[in-house]
Amino acid sequence: MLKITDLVKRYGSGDPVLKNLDLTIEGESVVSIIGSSGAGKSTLLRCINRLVEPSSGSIELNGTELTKLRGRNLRAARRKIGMVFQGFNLVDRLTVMENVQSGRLGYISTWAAIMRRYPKQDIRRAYELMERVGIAHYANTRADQLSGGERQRVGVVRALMQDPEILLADEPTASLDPKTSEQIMGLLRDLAGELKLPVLINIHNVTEAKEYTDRIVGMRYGRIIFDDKPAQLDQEAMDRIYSGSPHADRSEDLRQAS
Ligand SMILES: Nc1ncnc2c1ncn2[C@@H]1O[C@H](COP(=O)(O)OP(=O)(O)OP(=O)(O)O)[C@@H](O)[C@H]1O
Repeated sequence: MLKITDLVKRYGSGDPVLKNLDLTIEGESVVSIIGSSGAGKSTLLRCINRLVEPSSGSIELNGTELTKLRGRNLRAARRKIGMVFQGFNLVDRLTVMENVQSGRLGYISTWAAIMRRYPKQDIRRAYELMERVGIAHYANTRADQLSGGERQRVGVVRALMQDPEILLADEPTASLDPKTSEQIMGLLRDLAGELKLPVLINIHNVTEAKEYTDRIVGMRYGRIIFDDKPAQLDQEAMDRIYSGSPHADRSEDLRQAS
């Protein structure tokens, strides 16, 4: 379970871009985060894996408080958080198998990684996952020979090789054509069910969020202003999520404070 409580993030001395967020995600649910550009969606995801330092508040993953971790403990906790990126973040000149095995870095010795001496069970697991997502025949192909959809499948398998307790996806389909994009969303949804894994997806495509996720969280200027089943996301909710300006929200904050 991911439990975020009273999370605040402020970059420098500016206004907070995350304002006292509370969010709990249980079990194998697939949750999308939607909202205008600048609402704070990426910042929220990056606070969870600590690519961004939260200013205050708590983020617990299955009982481990992530915000307090340092050094080795932080690295160990990060391995439990799989991340899928918009730009795939593959090493182009490495093969699919090598990219996939980089999800095991931290689990195996640096020497074994450099020598590409992957443990047998890691190779077996990689093939299982690659078969599952349809890229096993590319195991020895360089990553830059693959299409966008295939590259994103490699990104998904690499994240799953970490044996994660949660999967975070930051606009995973934004670089893909509509059909491929739907395939990747379907895959994330199916894998969440098969692996009993919660998945949190930052996404701009509301139609895909409605079709492929169980729950939609709508953010506006650092706050969660909608959190419900896709069927509840009507026009009125969409207007609330996508209207307004940071200036209007700031005036509202000042009114509440006075
Ligand atoms: N490293 C940073 N330093 C300063 N401000 C930042 C930084 N990263 C993000 N911001 C600001 O934080 C706010 C939230 O940005 P964030 O990228 O989280 O929004 P978003 O909802 O993911 O937007 P988009 O959909 O465009 O990716 C924005 O006002 C942005 O300018």
